[in-house]
Amino acid sequence: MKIGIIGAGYIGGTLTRRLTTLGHEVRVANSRAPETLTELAAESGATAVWAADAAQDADLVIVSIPQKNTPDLAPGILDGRKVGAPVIETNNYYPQQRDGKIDGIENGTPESVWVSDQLGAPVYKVFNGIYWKHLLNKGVPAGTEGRIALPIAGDDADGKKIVSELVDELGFDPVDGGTLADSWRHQPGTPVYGKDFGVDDTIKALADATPERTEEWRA
Ligand SMILES: NC(=O)C1=CN([C@@H]2O[C@H](COP(=O)(O)OP(=O)(O)OC[C@H]3O[C@@H](n4cnc5c(N)ncnc54)[C@H](OP(=O)(O)O)[C@@H]3O)[C@@H](O)[C@H]2O)C=CC1
Ligand SMILES: O=C(O)[C@@H]1CCC=N1
Repeated sequence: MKIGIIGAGYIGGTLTRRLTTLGHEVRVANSRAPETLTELAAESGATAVWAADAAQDADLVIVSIPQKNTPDLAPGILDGRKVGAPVIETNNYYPQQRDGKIDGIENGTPESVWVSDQLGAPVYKVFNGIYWKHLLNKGVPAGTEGRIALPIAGDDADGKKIVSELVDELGFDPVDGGTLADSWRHQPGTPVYGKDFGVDDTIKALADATPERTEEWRA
């Protein structure tokens, strides 16, 4: 697939490396000029581009930047993707450590619904709860004992199928995390977040989640 990645840090950089290794054609961008990504491009075989060009002609786009920076992305930044190309976002709201106060989220909007509103496009929430080193190193073939499961929330069945297949290809069991409105069930502070559970425990943890945002996850 042609994959555009906006954000080239721990998660965007890891996905760039993993997806090029799997044979995908990756265009990757950060907030600066493509020359700042020369090393990542040389190492992975990805093409470094301006963020405005990352989604061009893509079969799938990934947005992986600090939550607070989402409104900085240019309007229409995803418009060049192919019709039906799903948009994954991996962001988490870290009010105390990084993002400051985002009123909509504090008032109860699920983090990914807020991101979707900023981007003006539907998104799929996945990869937000796995530590980048585990995303880099812990993928294993389907059927392997102890395979980590990753919940995927999003509204469209066709897009979710594409995202699920990619998660499987990366070495993780995809678990249906419901619609984007349900995506709070795998936000920071929920039972599944950061746990590296398998399928059964992931399904149970999603069901056990409660919507209150605890003090630790408020500004
Ligand atoms: N680290 C982890 O293990 C995990 C992180 N996450 C979440 O995923 C997201 C990314 O995390 P992580 O990779 O750790 O973050 P990093 O801080 O490592 O990287 C952030 C990346 O986003 C880029 N960026 C920032 N603003 C913009 C912008 N306006 N346009 C284009 N690119 C931009 C940065 O570019 P530049 O260098 O130019 O500033 C940088 O490449 C966060 O929301 C985080 O909470 C989710 C799961 C695990
Ligand atoms: O979203 C984050 O930045 C954190 C770091 C480890 C997992 N998630």
